[in-house]
Amino acid sequence: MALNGRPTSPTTLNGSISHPSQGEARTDVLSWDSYFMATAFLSAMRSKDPVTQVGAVIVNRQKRIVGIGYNGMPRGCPDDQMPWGKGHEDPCENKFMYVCHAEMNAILSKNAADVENCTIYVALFPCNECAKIIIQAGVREVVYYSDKRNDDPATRGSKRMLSQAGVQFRQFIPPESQIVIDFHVIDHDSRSLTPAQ
Ligand SMILES: O=c1ccn([C@H]2C[C@H](O)[C@@H](COP(=O)(O)O)O2)c(=O)[nH]1
Ligand SMILES: [Zn+2]
Repeated sequence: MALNGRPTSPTTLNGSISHPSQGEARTDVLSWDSYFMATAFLSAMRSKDPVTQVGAVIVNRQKRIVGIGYNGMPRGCPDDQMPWGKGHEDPCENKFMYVCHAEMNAILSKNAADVENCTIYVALFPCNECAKIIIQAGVREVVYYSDKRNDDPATRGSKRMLSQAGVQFRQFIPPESQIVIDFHVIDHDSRSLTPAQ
């Protein structure tokens, strides 16, 4: 998985190769923000939307994930029988009529009593409809990665509502250029490795 971010080296999911001194705890672990944002991106990989895949993760004050979702068709509406395009003149033949947004799915999938005072991590700045749901659910903070639609009315309206409602929002700037899950490395038995040169 790669976040289209800025700086330096990839973070690789393997302790013994990148951290040869085995007597000490690793220190360069994923930050909480990277961890939750990467989880949102991983969730987005489940989306069937051919154009834009969005993931969202809701985290409570104890840093527990209490909801997760991605954009997709409503339950019981088969992906292969619903429209995924957006150029049809009949709105009922476009995906927008049907797709449930990642934020809504994350909130509705909550495994806690509520999401009051939680933080939502999202790949893309939430639209106005999602902002309404976020506000009404009591979410306190939005951490987003992409703001590429900042000129869209849906984004401008969203920011207006979130600001008025006192929901904080901040952009996630990734400290690593990539977060890589390398299954080949994971399957290596680290106990037999000598420290990397
Ligand atoms: O807040 C949002 C905004 C959009 N989405 C989803 C809805 C659609 O499936 C795509 C957007 O499709 P485009 O073709 O790129 O317009 O993203 C969301 O989940 N949350
Ligand atoms: Zn939305």
